[in-house]
Amino acid sequence: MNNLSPKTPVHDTGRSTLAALNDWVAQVAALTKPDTIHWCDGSDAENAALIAKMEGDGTLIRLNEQTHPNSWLHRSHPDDVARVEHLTFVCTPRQDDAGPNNHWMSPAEGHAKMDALFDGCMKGRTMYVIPYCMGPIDSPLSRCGVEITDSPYVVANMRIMTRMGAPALARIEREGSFVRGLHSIGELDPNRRFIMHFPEELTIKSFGSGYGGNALLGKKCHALRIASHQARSEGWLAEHMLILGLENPQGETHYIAAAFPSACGKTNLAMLIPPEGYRAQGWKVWTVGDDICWMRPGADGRLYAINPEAGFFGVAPGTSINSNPNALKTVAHDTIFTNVAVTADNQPWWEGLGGGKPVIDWRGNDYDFSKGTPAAHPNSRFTVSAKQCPSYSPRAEDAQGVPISAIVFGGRRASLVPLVFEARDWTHGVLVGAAMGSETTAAATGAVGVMRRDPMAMKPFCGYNFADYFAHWLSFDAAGAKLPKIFHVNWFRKGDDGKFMWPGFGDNLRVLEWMIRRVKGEAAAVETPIGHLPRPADLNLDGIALNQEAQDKLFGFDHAGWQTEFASIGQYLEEYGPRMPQALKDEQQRIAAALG
Ligand SMILES: O=C(O)CSc1cccnc1C(=O)O
Ligand SMILES: [Mn+2]
Repeated sequence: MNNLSPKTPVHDTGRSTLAALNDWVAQVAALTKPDTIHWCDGSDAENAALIAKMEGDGTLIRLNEQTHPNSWLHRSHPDDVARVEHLTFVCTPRQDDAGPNNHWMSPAEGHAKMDALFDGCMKGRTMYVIPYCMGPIDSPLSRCGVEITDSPYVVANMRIMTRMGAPALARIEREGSFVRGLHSIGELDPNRRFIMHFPEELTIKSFGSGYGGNALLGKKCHALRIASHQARSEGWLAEHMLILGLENPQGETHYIAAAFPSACGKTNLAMLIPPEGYRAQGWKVWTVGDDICWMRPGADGRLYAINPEAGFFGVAPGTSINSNPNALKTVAHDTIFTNVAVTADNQPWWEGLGGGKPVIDWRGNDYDFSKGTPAAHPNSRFTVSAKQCPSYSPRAEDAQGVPISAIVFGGRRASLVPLVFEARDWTHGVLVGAAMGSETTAAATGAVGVMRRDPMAMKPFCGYNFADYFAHWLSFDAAGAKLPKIFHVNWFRKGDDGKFMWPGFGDNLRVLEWMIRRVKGEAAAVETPIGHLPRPADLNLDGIALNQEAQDKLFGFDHAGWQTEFASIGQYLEEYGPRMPQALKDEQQRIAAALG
């Protein structure tokens, strides 16, 4: 069985990049045996032809042209509705380089397993070759890839989510390196489904899924798992973060990058509408990205960030005119909806939309309210160009990226964790990120509501050993660095009545405002062993009624609870053995000692 991936990234082969790309495509075709090969140019004409083909074979269903022009519904295989973490592998030569945070297979075994699955899999199908660029086409922070796939649905989504086609191919030719992604939906059989990453070969092989992060290889596979590994060797950071710009009434904009685990509100925060009082004063929130952030130090020592994606692949359920009006306006046209329900007049529908009534569920069956099951799949998605978002930042395409003033970690914690706290310094901030915990959601298969450690929200996406990843983060605290402050937020604290105590949504701006005033040295805070906490008076809470329990828990510090938490964090760091940076273990011990 011929092994398709080069032993070294293409730019080391001494051949011209396009020659190496053509060789690779020929090798893949020899293995997968497609009827035809189509090199994607990303043109409108090509997209129109693909859409027509998919409408014809039922892959896409046209939605109400009056209410949602040029928008489509795709129903995935019912067994193919989320990322499959248990079938996702990182294949590094040494298992310890992948770390306990990844499923590992040796590269030889991984290639052999995948190439056996790819053998002849494209017979009767078209093999699409998708050159793409992650990031603005002219940005030095961007990186290119080529995805080979037999799914026109993947082609249509990659055209929205990346800079795809001729400009990317031209950049690949100039740049001399690209990530190789090989994908086939196979038979959509869960028993023949694997997503394999070969970071040292800049290679991805994905078989058997047509869904989201398993199949749109530019997203999680390239922009996080491969890119995080590449970033470590090249001195930058590939993170699971939204990027937003907070503009104050004086017209000054500060950029914030925030890492929350899957389905914990990144899209909502990235598209936040300020509360009425703030809007009246001229506050604005600008959206740069809602899921992935590539950051590197600039000449001035600050971290500069780009959103490598050109679109949003957002969670539909819960998106409404109240929760995220910008998202709802964004998906009003030219959108691909996956696994949502539809109404009698063929509009997309999902739980939490706040209007309309589903008549056909995500499986394509008549919706039966009496069954109590959701009409739209909990992980149903919209794929849409970021440029359609009313709050899309005018600087989102800046080649040099935007300067980051604050990094925010957060997650779903019903107890213990206050609304917000600020890390003492960079090392403490890295520990805050490394120790992040969150209750699981529907964004990946498995149980929901279980609290698990999800460092920097990268647990499913870090392409190498977390201990080395934390060491890489620590390495940015170098001479001349003007590093962002690091904060932690928890929008999801619950009261004794089991209800959320913080209103969230647009009111989260009040917390962002305090953060930026802290960055500028203009806001007070109380120093505690876990970090600097605001008092209620340090935030603008006009118009918000917080009872005493809420004030105590959202702004308080549960000493005994944090003693237990830091003991747990110490145990977590020990799981990585001697590879865990001593500076991080020392920081955990410093705080544990301060907690007494
Ligand atoms: O990618 C998927 O298959 C769904 S999960 C997802 C989609 C968009 C952005 N983030 C995520 C995630 O799980 O973090
Ligand atoms: Mn994500």
